[in-house]
Amino acid sequence: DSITLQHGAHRIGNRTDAGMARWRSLRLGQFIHWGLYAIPGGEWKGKTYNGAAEWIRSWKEMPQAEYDNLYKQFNPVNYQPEQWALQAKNMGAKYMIITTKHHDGFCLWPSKYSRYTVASSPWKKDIIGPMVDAYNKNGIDVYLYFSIIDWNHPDWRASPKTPADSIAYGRFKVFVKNQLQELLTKYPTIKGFWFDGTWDDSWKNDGAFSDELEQYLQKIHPGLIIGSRLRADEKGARHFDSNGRLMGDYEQGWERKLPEKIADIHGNDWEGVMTIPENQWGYNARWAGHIKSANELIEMLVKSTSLAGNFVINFGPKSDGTFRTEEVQRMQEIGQWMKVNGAAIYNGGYAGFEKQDWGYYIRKNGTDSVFMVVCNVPVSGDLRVKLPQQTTLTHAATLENPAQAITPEVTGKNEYFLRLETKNFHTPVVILLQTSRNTGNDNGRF
Ligand SMILES: C[C@@H]1N[C@@H](c2cn(-c3ccccc3)nn2)[C@H](O)[C@@H]1O
Repeated sequence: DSITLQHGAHRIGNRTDAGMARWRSLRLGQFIHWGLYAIPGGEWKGKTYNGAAEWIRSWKEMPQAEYDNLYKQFNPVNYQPEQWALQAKNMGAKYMIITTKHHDGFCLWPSKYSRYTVASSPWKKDIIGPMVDAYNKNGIDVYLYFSIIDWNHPDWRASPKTPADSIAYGRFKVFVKNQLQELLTKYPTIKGFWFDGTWDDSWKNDGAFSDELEQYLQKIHPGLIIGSRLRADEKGARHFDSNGRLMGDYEQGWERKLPEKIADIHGNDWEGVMTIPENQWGYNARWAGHIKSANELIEMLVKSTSLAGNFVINFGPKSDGTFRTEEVQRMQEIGQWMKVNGAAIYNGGYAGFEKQDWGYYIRKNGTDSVFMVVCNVPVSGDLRVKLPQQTTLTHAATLENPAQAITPEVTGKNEYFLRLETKNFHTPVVILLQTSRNTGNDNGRF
């Protein structure tokens, strides 16, 4: 039995409005982490920072005053938002999330509530506006990343200790509200906010404020899509309130990790965000460790779609406004795959079929079309398909061009083997299954 909460979830179950249905259909997003941290790029005075590049200000080898003065060097002379947007479109991304302000507090838009913005840099001009326009022009929705943590703001507190702290933090909350209102006013076409930096006591212990803030933002811009990382309830619970109910429009906890099986998502909309290296969001000159291949990222996208979630791949542009080669390569390779197989991703969702070793099923939402995305071709070449009761297979073909029709072999009740002509694939191959749910003659007829 649940307890009474003033600032817990105000809705049970997923949003059913058109805006959320659109979000749910997009499936592939591009995350961009860009800011002053791209200038050091994970290194400082010949030393390499082992943490995430966008956290370099917190490194003991980085004098904070020196970091805070990097804004005097921000001048991305090669920044071309139209190029960025075209590149994202060619990758097949349908939405983009841009860091307006990361934990360091530097604003990529000329905020009137702070001097720590692009307006004070050699670049002077607004970065965000041209980016929103370029992406929207290319049919890509834009979401604004906003960090509540603001290491630069004198009134920010991780956990207020004294009455003076609480007064300062009270001023900070007004500042946050003003900046968010400003962002909604300046960029009215954005579809939502992607909040971060909400794990500190100051935020966790003020569920009322996060609730009021969300309602304030929804009043200005009805339909805004905001994930579960914003809110805390009055008991300090985050993402899920003290009754276990999701607070927010989708579960926003999948950062550098993905759910394994459908039970892990508890029927909630969700989104996974992923770095190409192990853990670097902002530009890091020296990528170390494992760098994910396009195939790995494609499989994560397919897995996310098969579990009814969105998948967002992160990129960290350099301080001059260009992208590193490896990131350009990933966007191109993923785009080539999406050009042929995007139909299996966009509007894709959970198929409800028993998972097989060769890969993932994805159901085109609301239809009897089910895609098989084959990531592991069995040595036998036999792709086992087991359909639920009352479901028969009426047709199968690959998504290649020209499509390769497949004649399944019936191996049992609602069970088939599908075979591909060749076994040497270098990217996941997609087969479209037309199924029909029938009543009665369940003879596994093909
Ligand atoms: C989306 C990602 N979230 C930010 C982050 C994650 N974390 C973090 C903080 C505590 C534990 C684990 C992760 N700190 N900052 C990263 O800097 C990036 O912006």
